[in-house]
Amino acid sequence: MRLIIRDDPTAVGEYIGNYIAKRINDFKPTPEKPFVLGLPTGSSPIPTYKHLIKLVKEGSLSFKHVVTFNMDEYVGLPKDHSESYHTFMFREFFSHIDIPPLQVNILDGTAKDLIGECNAYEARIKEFGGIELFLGGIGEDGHIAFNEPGSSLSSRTRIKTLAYDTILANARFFNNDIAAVPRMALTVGVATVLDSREVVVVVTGQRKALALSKAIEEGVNHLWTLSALQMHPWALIVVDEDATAELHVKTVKYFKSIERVQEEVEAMHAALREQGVEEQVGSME
Ligand SMILES: N[C@@H]1[C@@H](O)[C@H](O)[C@@H](COP(=O)(O)O)O[C@@H]1O
Repeated sequence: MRLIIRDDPTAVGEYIGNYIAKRINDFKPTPEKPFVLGLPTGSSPIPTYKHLIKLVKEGSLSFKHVVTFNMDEYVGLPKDHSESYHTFMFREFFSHIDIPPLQVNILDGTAKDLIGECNAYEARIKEFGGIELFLGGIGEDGHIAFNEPGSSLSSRTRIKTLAYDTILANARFFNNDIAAVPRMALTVGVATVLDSREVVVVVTGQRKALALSKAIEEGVNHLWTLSALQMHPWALIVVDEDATAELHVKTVKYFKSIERVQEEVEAMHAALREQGVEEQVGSME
């Protein structure tokens, strides 16, 4: 995996926004071959969404041929609830870009058959040939999507009971009323994320520092589900300085030094992809 460190959340958002824009533009998506993008909610990806919106408004990026799959949704919140992830995504992103709403996929936390909803979501991802790039965020306990500590690292889209820490952390969106935070969510699994061809994760703020160090300096562990990214051949974590607070100085120095050659590696990846040599692209990480 690679770790990119930027000064602050705005610079992180610009970096990831430009990165995703380049991926989409290089892919040259068409109606027959759309770019399939996985997306998260939370405050961390907001600067990225802001930057992507700016690129669309400037005309250097389009989502006309992009299909999206969101990571998760609360169980029991109607789509039009102010704190549903559905509302969040349209408010913060989709209603400001040129994506046709039919190309947006978000789990329905009010479905009568929640298990059927999860299975259909996995099937739909497969129908589109899998996810090209999954953008993710993490919780303070290192969860990716809503894959709370103890989640199976081979999990698929399913119903998940939220950890008490997550309920506490998310109470800020429910007027600090812990009782108002849903107890369950539908979430893509760790394996769903790992199946995507590329994973990019945004981690900002000191609150996430312990989770970041556990995920990249220690072993793969179901208690910090982000650590499963160590098994992915093409994973990138983009963080701000605050999020590095618990990392060893040598870890930070190492990743900063390898960033210098990143552009060359990128150019090499692009050339290999054009030749259709996908497998080798992965094993270069
Ligand atoms: N299910 C979401 C996660 O997908 C997200 O990564 C996390 C972080 O939120 P924030 O970026 O606001 O810290 O919030 C929720 O738990």
